[in-house]
Amino acid sequence: MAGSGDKACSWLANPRQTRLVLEEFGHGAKHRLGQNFLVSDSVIASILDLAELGEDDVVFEVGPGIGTLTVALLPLAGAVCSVEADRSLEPVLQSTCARDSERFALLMGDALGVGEDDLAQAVSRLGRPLPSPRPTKLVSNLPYQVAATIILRTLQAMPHVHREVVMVQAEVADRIAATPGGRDYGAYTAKLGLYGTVTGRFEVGPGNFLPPPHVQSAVVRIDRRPAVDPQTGEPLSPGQLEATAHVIDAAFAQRRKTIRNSMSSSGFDKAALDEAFARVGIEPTVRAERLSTEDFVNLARELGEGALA
Ligand SMILES: C[S@@+](CC[C@H](N)C(=O)[O-])C[C@H]1O[C@@H](n2cnc3c(N)ncnc32)[C@H](O)[C@@H]1O
Repeated sequence: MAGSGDKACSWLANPRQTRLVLEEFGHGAKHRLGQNFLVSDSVIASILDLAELGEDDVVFEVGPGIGTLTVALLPLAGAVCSVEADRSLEPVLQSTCARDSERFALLMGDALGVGEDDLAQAVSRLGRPLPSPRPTKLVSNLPYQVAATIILRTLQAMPHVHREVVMVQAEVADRIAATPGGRDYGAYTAKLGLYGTVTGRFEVGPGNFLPPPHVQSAVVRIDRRPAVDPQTGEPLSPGQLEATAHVIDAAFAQRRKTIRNSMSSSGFDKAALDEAFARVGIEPTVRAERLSTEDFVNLARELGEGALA
């Protein structure tokens, strides 16, 4: 098991070292940036177990903080490209992660503004012998404010990322893992289902962070499993993915309404909808929360051009 045995995965993952580093650099945790630093080495060991990193992996890490998870990722991956929004953490990261600088690329800025090309360029500059400088895995203790967006956007915009192992607020984990008809199921879950599936999860209590957050957390693993058209078995094209996402948004736009009413309020033609519902066997009176990602793929296909109202 990765991280088991006597040796710590991360020398920073304990309250004493974290306090020492924060004091040395005069850094106070910033609540607005979700700065709750991990102080549990066993949590890091479990994250590494789920990530299953190898020398060919390029890890995309959002929000390295003081480098607690980063120092554990560096020896196991070919390269780690971390994006940190808080510029005052740059000297801290240079100090804590510079020890393995051959594998460490750091970009300072908002991860929401960073694309696959930016990460690949930063990794290329390291000059490491890698099959590709493009990120293969997202492994992060995510800032909770942007966690849900980063998870979906990375799957949408970074096609080489085939696994995500991410710490999120337990509520977000519930939305990610929800199934049709469940309380937490919504447009977000249905859209995520176009790209991947949950293959692991464990819970993490507030005591594993400094300062402790007011919420429960969970680590989830999502493996890329692109949606296919159930009729042809073929993966969806970018146009089909866009059309299906549009149908999902319209179906959930007014989630207390029937799918027919919600979609027609969003501009879909009622007659075209009724034809499509009949062809794929969806009751027009059902609510969107009862339908699976596959149902939405079928519906978008049958609506064809009309799906993009
Ligand atoms: C929950 S802390 C995790 C820190 C560290 N990875 C750990 O496990 O201890 C989240 C980190 O994300 C950073 N952050 C917040 N918003 C960000 C954004 N939009 N882009 C990049 N980093 C961000 C914060 O400054 C903070 O360092």
